[in-house]
Amino acid sequence: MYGNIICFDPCNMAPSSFKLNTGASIPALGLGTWQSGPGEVKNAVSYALRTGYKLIDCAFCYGNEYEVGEGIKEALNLGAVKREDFFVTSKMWCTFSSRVEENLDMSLKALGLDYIDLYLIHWPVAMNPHGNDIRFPTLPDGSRDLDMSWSHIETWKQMEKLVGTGKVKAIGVCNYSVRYLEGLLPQATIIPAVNQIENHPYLPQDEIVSLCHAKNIRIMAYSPLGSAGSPLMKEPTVESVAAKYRVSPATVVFSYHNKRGITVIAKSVKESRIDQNSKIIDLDQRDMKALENIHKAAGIKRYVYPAFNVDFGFPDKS
Ligand SMILES: NC(=O)C1=CN([C@@H]2O[C@H](COP(=O)(O)OP(=O)(O)OC[C@H]3O[C@@H](n4cnc5c(N)ncnc54)[C@H](OP(=O)(O)O)[C@@H]3O)[C@@H](O)[C@H]2O)C=CC1
Ligand SMILES: O=C[C@H](O)[C@@H](O)[C@@H](O)[C@H](O)C(=O)O
Repeated sequence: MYGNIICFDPCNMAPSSFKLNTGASIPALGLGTWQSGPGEVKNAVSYALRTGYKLIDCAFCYGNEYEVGEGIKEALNLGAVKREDFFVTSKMWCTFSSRVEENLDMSLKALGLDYIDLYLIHWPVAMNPHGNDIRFPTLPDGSRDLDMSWSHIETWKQMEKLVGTGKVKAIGVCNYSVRYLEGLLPQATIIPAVNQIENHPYLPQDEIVSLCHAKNIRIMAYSPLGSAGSPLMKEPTVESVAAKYRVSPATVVFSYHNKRGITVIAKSVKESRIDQNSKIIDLDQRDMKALENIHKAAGIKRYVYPAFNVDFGFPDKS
């Protein structure tokens, strides 16, 4: 039901990786880097890799890939890890929708890598490539300067061309609703390996999750703690399951995703939290049911919805 699970830690029945439709493995848990500030993110990445994290999630738009790359370099130079033993994700930003390979090359250079394991379309909308800012061009009224004449399908065609270059191992999308994915799939030669979306007990998004599982597209859950301020850490059901297992609420949330066959990425720049966030346990069906019911009482909550002023087709926003 939740796709192929391929790797188990013998002391813990929770899988530590999942299979992609390319045949490669993706780690079940990773470190996010959005809003990880200068002077913090190098150590966060290096520390995470040195302490066993196998996945780092990056993006051109985060403006910190050079420092993320310094963290990767530090862990490699210390001999703590080998490049082939960890997985790096980066994302093509909207101002580069018509210049995908150029944006990939910028990320590779900043990160100091010669390939990325998974390259994603960040949002399925184009912004003016010649606007007043390289990342967030605006119109005189302050709204985002979009290029609505450019289709995300054209962007995907450029993504497909990257696969033969050796610079990416797999390609995928982010923030695709059922409507957008159903628009893309009939036009695609390569099925996206991943759809990275906001996902947590307040926003299970079962509709798009089920479609992706049916099409063998792996879901990556972003903002699993509810993004800045981590509201899921204080959710009463999450707290009570955490107390039962004597683990952090973060572990409960990540384990909920793990049970759903979903890779999860959480951001922290604090070593103690990076440690705390590295654990996943095998939840039983009763706990899963309780976690699955949270949104029914609390209501749907989406924390990340940038001001593109575009209907991306998500039921809670359409
Ligand atoms: N494709 C996309 O459009 C998107 C992708 N992402 C990716 O997903 C990653 C994770 O999502 P993100 O939005 O950052 O939010 P998260 O849900 O990971 O929450 C991050 C926040 O929680 C805090 N935090 C982390 N661990 C703990 C803990 N154990 N206890 C208490 N607080 C904690 C962090 O603070 P501190 O650092 O101070 O510990 C930070 O404020 C991003 O960093 C990014 O890589 C995110 C959003 C959109
Ligand atoms: O990946 C994280 C988010 O999608 C982030 O990249 C966007 O929210 C961006 O800051 C924006 O304002 O459009």
